[in-house]
Amino acid sequence: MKLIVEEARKWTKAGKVADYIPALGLANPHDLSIAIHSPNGECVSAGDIEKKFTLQSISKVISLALVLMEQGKEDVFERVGMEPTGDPFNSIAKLETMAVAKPLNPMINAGALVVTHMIEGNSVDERLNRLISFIQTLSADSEVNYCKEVAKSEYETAHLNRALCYFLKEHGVIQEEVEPLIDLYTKQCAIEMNCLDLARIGLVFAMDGKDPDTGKQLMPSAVARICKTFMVTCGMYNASGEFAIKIGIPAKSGVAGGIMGAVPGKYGIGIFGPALDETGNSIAGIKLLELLSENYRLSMF
Ligand SMILES: NC(=O)CC[C@H](N)C(=O)O
Repeated sequence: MKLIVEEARKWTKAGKVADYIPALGLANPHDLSIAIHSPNGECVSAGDIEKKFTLQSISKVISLALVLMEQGKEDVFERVGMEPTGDPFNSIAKLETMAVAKPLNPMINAGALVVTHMIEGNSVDERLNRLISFIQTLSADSEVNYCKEVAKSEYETAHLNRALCYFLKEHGVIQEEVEPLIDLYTKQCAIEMNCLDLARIGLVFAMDGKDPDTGKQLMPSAVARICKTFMVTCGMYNASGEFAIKIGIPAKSGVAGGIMGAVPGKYGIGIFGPALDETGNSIAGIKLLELLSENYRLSMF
């Protein structure tokens, strides 16, 4: 595994750390780490595995799972669609041209903002805490929390996400005030962990929602299935098609450089490599997955 990480690390030079959220610009572009968690408790890891990173868009899969569990799929899919867009994650274009202003899927920002809007609770703190405690259960790490610095940095600069919210509010897709929603969304995106925790969460999805240690169902298998399907069709933004062909693993990436993979029935994968390619995916992380998928025949197709 060490050798594969060092091979893939060469690609970090060709990528760039995201800096549209200023605090993310401080990351070291040459970091790269991976953890692969198996159902029998075995975990293989290599690289800078202790480094923490914020989930960013990876949190969208987990908030979706929570909201599907709490509100059911009818309510969720009344407000957000199931189709990939082929557009960048923060694009507003399709929202305006669609007959109904319903975001096409929950993995783009517009759709994720609708899902976050649906997290229940009386205050931002209460809603955030419910999501964090769900994530603590999935990762089996009670220390998981959000990074205040990254949350603040995104909150201060999230003008495009505010624009998406105002558009959605105008069309009645969301009802709450925009500022608390942006507050909750930016804190959700700033939830941080290392690649070991992320691999553990990936494994729960891979195991159809079962806790790999206790066998307890942490989310219904139907919810895990919906999430994994979105990971295949839109998990890697507008590079999801190419990723499915080359790698063939349900995966979700975030602009901090994380990738969560769920190889159905087999492994959970957590990767961190903050240098990104032009679609916003970890450039060396994708290389790493390409090498692994080829070597160990991980593609599900
Ligand atoms: N692609 C991402 O990871 C985007 C998440 C980020 N918090 C944003 O809304 O811009």
